[in-house]
Amino acid sequence: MKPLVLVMGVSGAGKSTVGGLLAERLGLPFADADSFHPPANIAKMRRGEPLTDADRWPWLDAIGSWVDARTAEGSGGVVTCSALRRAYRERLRAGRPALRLLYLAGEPALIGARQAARPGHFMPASLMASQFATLEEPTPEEGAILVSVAPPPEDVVDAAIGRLQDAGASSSPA
Ligand SMILES: Nc1ncnc2c1ncn2[C@@H]1O[C@H](COP(=O)(O)OP(=O)(O)OP(=O)(O)O)[C@@H](O)[C@H]1O
Ligand SMILES: O=C(O)[C@H](O)[C@@H](O)[C@H](O)[C@H](O)CO
Repeated sequence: MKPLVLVMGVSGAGKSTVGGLLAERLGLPFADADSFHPPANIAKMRRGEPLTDADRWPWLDAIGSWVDARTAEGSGGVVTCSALRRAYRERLRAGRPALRLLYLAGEPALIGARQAARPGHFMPASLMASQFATLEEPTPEEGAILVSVAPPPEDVVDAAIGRLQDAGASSSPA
């Protein structure tokens, strides 16, 4: 079965960069969470206002529908989503047991600097404090694969592919 991967982490963690490269390397369809936001959410973030749970639920469900479509066609896929809170991850994973979680982890100073230096994105640097305040890092029982985003993107992708292969091997029937 082709892998289905949800790439999560705060704004600026590298979800689009690493997720896109990962999809390319594995030959899988790719979707970026930003493309599922309704215009009202984008406008809100642009104004520097954090999204609420109510803003996020329909967005999470749209991402889940993308996963369902890829599951139905058996294509596998890579999709990004900040998925900051455990409840969001539970919503995304409910009824989707094949969806694996890849958590892009990094220090606030490193990710904040990258996020602030990124040109032409609607997400203001002023929202980074709320991103980290909202983040509930995946706990061990969530079974997420954690990779550090400190190395260059290609190296992060190498690490992710290695870990996904290990996880696949250990969960396949004996
Ligand atoms: N491993 C890395 N090393 C150096 N720079 C990186 C790395 N990963 C991403 N970047 C850079 O950091 C910035 C943020 O990356 P990216 O846009 O992929 O983050 P994101 O998690 O998708 O953010 P958002 O959720 O706000 O869309 C970009 O300018 C990107 O080029
Ligand atoms: O969950 C959230 O707080 C937000 O949706 C953000 O994380 C953005 O979607 C995005 O990552 C910025 O580009």
